Amino acid sequence: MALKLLSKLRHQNLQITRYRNHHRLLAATRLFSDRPVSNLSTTDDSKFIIKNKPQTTTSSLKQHELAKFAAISDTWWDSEGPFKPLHVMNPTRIAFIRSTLCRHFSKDPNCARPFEGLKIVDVGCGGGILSEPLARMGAAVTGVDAVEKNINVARLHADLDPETSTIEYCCTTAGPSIDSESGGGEYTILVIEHVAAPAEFCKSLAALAYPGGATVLSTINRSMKAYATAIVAAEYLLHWELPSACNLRIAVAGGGGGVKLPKGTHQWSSFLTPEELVLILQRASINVKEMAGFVYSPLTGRWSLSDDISVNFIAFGTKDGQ
Ligand SMILES: C[S@@+](CC[C@H](N)C(=O)[O-])C[C@H]1O[C@@H](n2cnc3c(N)ncnc32)[C@H](O)[C@@H]1O
Repeated sequence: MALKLLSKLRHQNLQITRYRNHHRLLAATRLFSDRPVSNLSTTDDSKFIIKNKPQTTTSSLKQHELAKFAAISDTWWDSEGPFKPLHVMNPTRIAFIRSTLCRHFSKDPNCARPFEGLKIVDVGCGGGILSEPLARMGAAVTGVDAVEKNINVARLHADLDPETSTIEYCCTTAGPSIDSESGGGEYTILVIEHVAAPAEFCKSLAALAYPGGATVLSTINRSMKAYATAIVAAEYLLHWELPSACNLRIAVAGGGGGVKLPKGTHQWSSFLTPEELVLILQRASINVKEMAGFVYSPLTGRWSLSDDISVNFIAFGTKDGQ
């Protein structure tokens, strides 16, 4: 299945990079032209205007799921708590983001602050687990989340360190509530970590992106393997608990901090196959150019990037029109 998709995507001129390890990641072949750094601006005229209330009518908002995130919002930064899988997975997804964005924007991936000059919007930022390292890498980060409690936690935590206190956090969604003063979110990169109502959600994201701008999206495959690990193992055998958007990470990581997962938490129908994600993004004028899977090794307790996209996967795309 994965092989069939790989050849299909390759046929479409997409790059599926084999990420066996970081060295290989950084040395991955570049198939697509990069956007010159000089095209980016660090001036304030591209600053986002964020309205403070989430658009509750947006179908990408799943109220019951948001309630779960709100209920455990004070545990975002407990590295042994319910969000342990995200903490453990963070270095791996950052490796993908660093590698793809540095290639795209002609940045040096080996320097301490490779994202200097880039503006990143982290949509569905939660407590800021991803926003903070992006800020430390030099990006001007705006984190948005539909749950106010998450934003409060993220703000408090970011303020503990001068390097992350620069992050702007706003309670809103990926819809029209994020506007730009300078023509539709120019200079912005969008990084998200879940897809709820994918088609509409991706359309909103694409509306924020500018031609040639980068989008990184991570989600869960609607595969039998994902079904087995997330639903059967996590819910029925191990009884782990976590909001469904995080489910696979818990299941594969083999430990979620001792919390329980009620049966029926996972929404099989909201998982996405890589083909579907590529098509949805294509319809939203975003071309997927690289894709990688996340795999967990029970031996090392670590995640790594892989060409196995059968469970968790991450995609990098650019908007048409550059
Ligand atoms: C799995 S968590 C990921 C958190 C963060 N990106 C990370 O990886 O650490 C998903 C987050 O998305 C938020 N969320 C879900 N749907 C959203 C939407 N339509 N707009 C904004 N935030 C949303 C939830 O409140 C939750 O905090």
